Amino acid sequence: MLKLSHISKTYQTGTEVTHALNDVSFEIQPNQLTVILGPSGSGKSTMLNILSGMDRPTTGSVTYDVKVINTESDQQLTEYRKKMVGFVFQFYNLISNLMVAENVAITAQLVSKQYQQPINDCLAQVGLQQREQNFPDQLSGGEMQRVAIARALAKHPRVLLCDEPTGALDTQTSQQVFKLLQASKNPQTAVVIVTHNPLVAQIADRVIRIRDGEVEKVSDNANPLTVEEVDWG
Ligand SMILES: Nc1ncnc2c1ncn2[C@@H]1O[C@H](COP(=O)(O)OP(=O)(O)OP(=O)(O)O)[C@@H](O)[C@H]1O
Repeated sequence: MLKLSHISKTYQTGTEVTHALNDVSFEIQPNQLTVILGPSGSGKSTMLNILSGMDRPTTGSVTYDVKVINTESDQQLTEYRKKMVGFVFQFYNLISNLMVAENVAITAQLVSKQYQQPINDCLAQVGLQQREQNFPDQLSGGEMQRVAIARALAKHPRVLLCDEPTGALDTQTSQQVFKLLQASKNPQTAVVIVTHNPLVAQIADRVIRIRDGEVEKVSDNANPLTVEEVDWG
């Protein structure tokens, strides 16, 4: 569904050149939870930016279904990002002066009506239908992240990209978030979690380990654990 082929990414700042990614290839499939695992500085954010169409690789190709997207125009890449990709960020990125329901509605409006999910359904999916009229600062961190997940799901994304989604949460709250994300994969939607926490790999269908900008290993897990089955330490 989403395929990176021989991706390299080089940043140049003045005379300094950084090879953030080097010949990276892997595929992301719908109905799967993929975990991209790597230490700080290994190139995870660079990879997410390329997967989401926010940035382009220096060399290599990104294919969505059968279409190479990294050579598309800026406008087409924006359409891909708006219509196909849902985001969940470490620090939630909710709009503080909009109510919960409004935060979710804003994303739904990015896609045509046929793909818009009812706001109430999205909030029910994350167990927050009673909080639709609250503002973000009236919620806990875990609740804010659940709103962020509802917001991402409101446009029925084909790829749900989650960048350290529990990085600001305690262990118990993190488990709730991982449960929701594991439940969000479906035949149309691939879920991707980027993290440095190796424990998360146990709930993944596919794990992509990266180090120093290179794919160290891709492993498939026929029987991923449920969140309850993992020993979170
Ligand atoms: N815009 C940029 N300009 C120059 N160098 C960059 C830029 N973005 C990232 N880098 C460099 O590319 C390398 C990979 O960075 P990246 O942010 O992708 O890693 P990461 O695994 O996401 O790290 P972290 O977990 O700390 O966020 C690092 O050496 C970083 O300094």
